[in-house]
Amino acid sequence: TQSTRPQRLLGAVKKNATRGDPRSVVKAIDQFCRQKEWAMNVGDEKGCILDSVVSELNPATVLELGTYCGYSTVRIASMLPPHAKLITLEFNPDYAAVARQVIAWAGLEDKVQLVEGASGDLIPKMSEQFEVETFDLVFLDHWKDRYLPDTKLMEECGLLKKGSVLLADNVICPGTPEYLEYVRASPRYESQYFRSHLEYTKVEDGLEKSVFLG
Ligand SMILES: O=C(NCCCCc1cc2ccncc2s1)c1cc(-c2ccc(F)cc2)cc(O)c1O
Ligand SMILES: [Mg+2]
Repeated sequence: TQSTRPQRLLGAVKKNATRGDPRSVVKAIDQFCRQKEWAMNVGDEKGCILDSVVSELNPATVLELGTYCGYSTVRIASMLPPHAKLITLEFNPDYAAVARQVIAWAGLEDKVQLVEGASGDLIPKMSEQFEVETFDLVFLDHWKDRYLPDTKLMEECGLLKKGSVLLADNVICPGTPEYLEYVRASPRYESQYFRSHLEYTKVEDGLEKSVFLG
């Protein structure tokens, strides 16, 4: 049977990256996506912005919505302090299966908990099922029309505290207009747009960083 793009991406990681070396995994994926096949990873340009937000925040608890092949999972987890935890949600079981292997290849399985399911179902169960009170950082990279409802859900479930940071991918392309309008207009958030490009292209895209003010 034909392989899928995520499976081919995983093959490139196993072929070109060193086990236990997260930076080589990130490099191998970026090379595959530039030279062989485009894939919807946050990519190297926006990835540098993601890195700077993570290193500045030094989060102890991170929630990622949308794992895909685990590229941003590896980028974030490789920068976390020793006892920090990253929970990442993926809806598509085929993506999840590839992501688990990419995360393992990077040697980061102890820092990452990949949970399969829909964000709308899992977010209300976070505190009880995953023993987490609040998240210091949330990286939104899943269905673009779920960014706003899931943000409201996280507020309602008490998963955000004063200082929690929401970092949203693709706010221009494919675009998340309702989410942008909400976080930019709400007195409960301090928002900042980081202009960049859609991964591996010259198309404009960017990340929106929104600090929850409590
Ligand atoms: O759809 C994108 N990303 C979400 C995939 C949906 C996966 C989900 C995960 C999950 C977890 C929990 N609950 C529900 C869900 S749904 C996406 C698309 C493009 C793009 C841009 C230009 C194009 F021409 C074509 C694609 C670029 C990107 O960076 C993306 O992130
Ligand atoms: Mg994205």
